[in-house]
Amino acid sequence: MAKLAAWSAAESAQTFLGGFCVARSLDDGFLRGAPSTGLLWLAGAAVAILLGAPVVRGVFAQLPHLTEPLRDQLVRGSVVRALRTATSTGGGVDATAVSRLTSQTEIARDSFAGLVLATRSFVFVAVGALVGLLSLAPQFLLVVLPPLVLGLALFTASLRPMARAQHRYLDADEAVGRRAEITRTALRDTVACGAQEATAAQNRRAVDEAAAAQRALARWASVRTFSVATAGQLPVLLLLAAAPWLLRQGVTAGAVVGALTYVLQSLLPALHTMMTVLGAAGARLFVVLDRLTQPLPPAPPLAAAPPGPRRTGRAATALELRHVHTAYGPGARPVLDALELTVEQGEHIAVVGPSGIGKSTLLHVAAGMLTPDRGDVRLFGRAVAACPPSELTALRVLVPQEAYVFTGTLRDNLRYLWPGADRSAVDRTVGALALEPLVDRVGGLDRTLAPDALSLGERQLIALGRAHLAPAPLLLLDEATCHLDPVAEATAERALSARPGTLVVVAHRLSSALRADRVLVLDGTRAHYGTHDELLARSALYRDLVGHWSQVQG
Ligand SMILES: Nc1ncnc2c1ncn2[C@@H]1O[C@H](COP(=O)(O)OP(=O)(O)OP(=O)(O)O)[C@@H](O)[C@H]1O
Repeated sequence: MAKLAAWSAAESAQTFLGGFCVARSLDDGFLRGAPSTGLLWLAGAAVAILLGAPVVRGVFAQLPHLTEPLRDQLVRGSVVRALRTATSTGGGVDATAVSRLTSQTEIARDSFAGLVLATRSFVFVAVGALVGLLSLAPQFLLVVLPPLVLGLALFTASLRPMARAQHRYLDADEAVGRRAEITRTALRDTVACGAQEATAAQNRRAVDEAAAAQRALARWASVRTFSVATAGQLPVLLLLAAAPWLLRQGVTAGAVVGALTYVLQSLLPALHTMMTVLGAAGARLFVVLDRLTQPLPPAPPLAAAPPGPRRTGRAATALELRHVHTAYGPGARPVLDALELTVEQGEHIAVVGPSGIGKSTLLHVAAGMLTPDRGDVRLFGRAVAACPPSELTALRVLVPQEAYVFTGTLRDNLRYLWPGADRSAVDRTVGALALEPLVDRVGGLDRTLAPDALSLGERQLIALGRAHLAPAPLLLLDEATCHLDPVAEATAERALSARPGTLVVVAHRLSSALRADRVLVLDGTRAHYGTHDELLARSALYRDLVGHWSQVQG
C-alpha cells in the first residue's frame, strides 16, 4: 500500500504541473508577448505528461501485491466449500464449484484491481488538482469544490442501493432461468397434473420480478449519471460563468485557463473513470464476493444418497412444527392452530383424526408444499421456507392417496426419485414390499407399463416402492395405502418403517396407528400426541376412533 501510494503521489505531482504550466505559459509568456517563455512552460507540461509512463508502470507493478492474496483466499475458500459439499452430502457434487474457482474468482480479482486503480487515481489526481487550484487562486476552490463534493456525496449514497438493485436483478434473472428449466423438465408432470395455469402464473411472476428489477437498476443508473454531471461538468460551467467575477478579484486570465485545464484534463476524466468503474466493477465485485463468501448451508442428512443407517443421538430433529397456524384464505376457520409437533429421526408416527380435520394439510405443511400463515416448520434443522425445491426433494417424499404412475418401465417408475439406483437396490425394494406378484403380472421390471391397466392398489404399491427406494430420509404417507388390502398395507408399512429414516403416516386403519411408535390425534384445533396406550387413556376422540375402527373390522 505504501509503495502504491508513493507511485500514486507522482501522479499528483504530474496533475499539479499540468495546470500550473499552462497558467504560467499564458501569464508569463504568451499574454506578455514572450512566446519563447510560454513555449518553455508548455514544454514543462509535456515533460510532466511523458513522466506519467513510468508512473503507470510503477503502479501496475504494485497492484498484484494487493489482488493476488485476495484471489488466493477466494480460491482456497471455493475449494474448501466444494470439498465440504461433496463429503457432507455423501458424494453429492457442488455444481457451481468450477465456476467459483475460475470465472467468479477472476471477476472478483479483475473488479478489485479496477476499483483500486480507479479510486486511487481519482484521489491522487484530485489532490494534485486541488493543490494546483489553490496555488493559482484560492477563489477557484469556492467555485469547484461545492459541486464536486455534492456530486461525490450523491454518488456515494447511491452505491449501496445500486449494488442491491444489481443483486436483485441477478437473482431475478437466475430465477427466470431456473423457472424455464423447471418448466421444461417437469412438462410431463405439469400436463399430467393439469397444473399448466399454476405453472404459467409462477413463471409470469418470475418474469415480472426480473422486469421490475431491471427498471430499478435503470433508475439508479440515471442517479449515477446525474451525480457524474454534478461533480464533473458543473464545475466547468461554474468556472466559465464566474470568470468575470474571478478577473475582477484579480485572478489572471492564465490562472482561469489553468483552472479549466485542471478540471477538464484531470478531474473530469479521473472522476468519470472512477464512477464508471465503481458503478460497474464495484457492483460486480459486491455480487460475486457475496456468492463466494456465502456460509455453507448445513448438509441435509442423507441428501441425494441412498438411505444410510438409522440416525440417533444428537442428530437434528427430523420434523419440527412450532406454533403453526394455517387457514385456507383470510377469515377462514383455521385448520391448524398453534400446532406443536416434534418427530425425531428414525421415529414412526401415525396421524389420525376425523375426516376433514386437517391431516393432509399437516402433511403438506410438513413437506413444504403449503406455507403456513404463521409458525416455523423445520426439516432436519433447516427452515422449510428457506429450502430450495431441490433440497426439499432430497429431504422428504410425500406419497399422496392418488398414486402417480407414468408410461415407462416398472423399474423407471420405481427409480423415479432416485434415477441412479442400481439393480440390487431395486431388487431389495421389490423384496421388502413383496412386489414380486406385481412384477410378474406386468411382465417384468423392464416391461413398459400401461398406467390405465393398473388397479388403484397396484399404483399405490408402485408409489410406495418408489418412496422406499428414494434417498430422502423423511417419508410422509397421506393415506397412501387406502387401496391396499390389510396384509399388503402391513407389509408396506413395515418395510417403510424398517427403512433407515423417519416415517409419518396418515392412518387409514387402526392397524397403522398400532404399528407406529407414537400417534398424533388431530381434534379440531387441538392435538394430542402419545403412544397408543397413553392416548386411549387421555383422548376421548382417540377412544371413539379406535371403537369405530374396531366395529368396522369386526
Ligand atoms: N385447497 C383447499 N382450499 C380450501 N379449503 C381446503 C383446501 N384443502 C383442504 N381444505 C379444507 O381444510 C380442511 C382440512 O382438510 P384436509 O384435507 O387437510 O383434511 P383431512 O383430515 O386430510 O381430511 P380427509 O381425512 O378427508 O382426507 C377441510 O375442511 C377442507 O375442506
